[in-house]
Amino acid sequence: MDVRFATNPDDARHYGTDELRRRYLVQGMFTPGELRLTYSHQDRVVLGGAVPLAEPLRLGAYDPLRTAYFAERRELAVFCTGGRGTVTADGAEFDLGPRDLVYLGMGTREIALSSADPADPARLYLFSTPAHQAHPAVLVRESDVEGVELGSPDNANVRTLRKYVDGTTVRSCQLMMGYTALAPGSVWNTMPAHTHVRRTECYLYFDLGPDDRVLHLMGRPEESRHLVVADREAVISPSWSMHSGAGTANYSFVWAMAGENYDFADMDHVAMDELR
Ligand SMILES: O=C[C@H](O)[C@@H](O)CC(=O)C(=O)O
Ligand SMILES: [Zn+2]
Repeated sequence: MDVRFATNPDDARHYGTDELRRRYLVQGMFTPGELRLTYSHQDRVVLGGAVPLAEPLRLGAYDPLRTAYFAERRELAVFCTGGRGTVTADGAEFDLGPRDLVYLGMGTREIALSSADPADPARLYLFSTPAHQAHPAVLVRESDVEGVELGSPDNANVRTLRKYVDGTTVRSCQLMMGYTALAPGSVWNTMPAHTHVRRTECYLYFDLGPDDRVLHLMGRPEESRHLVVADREAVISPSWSMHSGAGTANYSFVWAMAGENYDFADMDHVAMDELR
């Protein structure tokens, strides 16, 4: 398990490219036959990828957590970014196609991840947050979720946002998660930008071509920094960091949050003349 300690904006403003990437960019999560996890001390979120081949991959016990099993004190969601797979949770099987998600509550002991076809394995994204109460497991298919249309062609930010776990239909302790897809010809996400000092948020970018990149904007709005992000790489946004970006083509991203409150709409919008 890759462990990243929390950072603060007074130090982060001095980071160069390598240090920014080492602290906030998560790469190499989707490696065939492996389950790779990153533990961030920003709101103690865990994010990771699993690409099961012929053998299922299982969540185990991890020393940074010091619990008997992964979800003993945590809740977890698994989002399928491609391929088809099955999440088995204490004997219950959840089949996931592309863009389907399963939420698993605190106390789920045995979690195994498998692919329907090892030749086209499932690329499963995992996001987990500390929990204090057990909520039931729920499978959410993309077709169950109503899309919210955002943006305009003139601003090159036409996109569809889907909230899978936000406390309305699926209840969680603090985990909120969904994904946003940019329309062809649109490249900007989350502009005008925002922060939400009450929550950490992670973006996993996917559906990028091999030569496409997203220039992800982070940092305090008045002192922005950027990360050049490739397909299936994630960015950890501490509570003080804005999170926005523009791609060399359209793309999708899974957003996931945890923190103080449980209100998707709680954002502090940044006026254009505050950005620097
Ligand atoms: O706090 C919420 C998140 O940053 C995202 O939901 C924003 C987003 O998907 C978008 O504007 O495209
Ligand atoms: Zn946000």
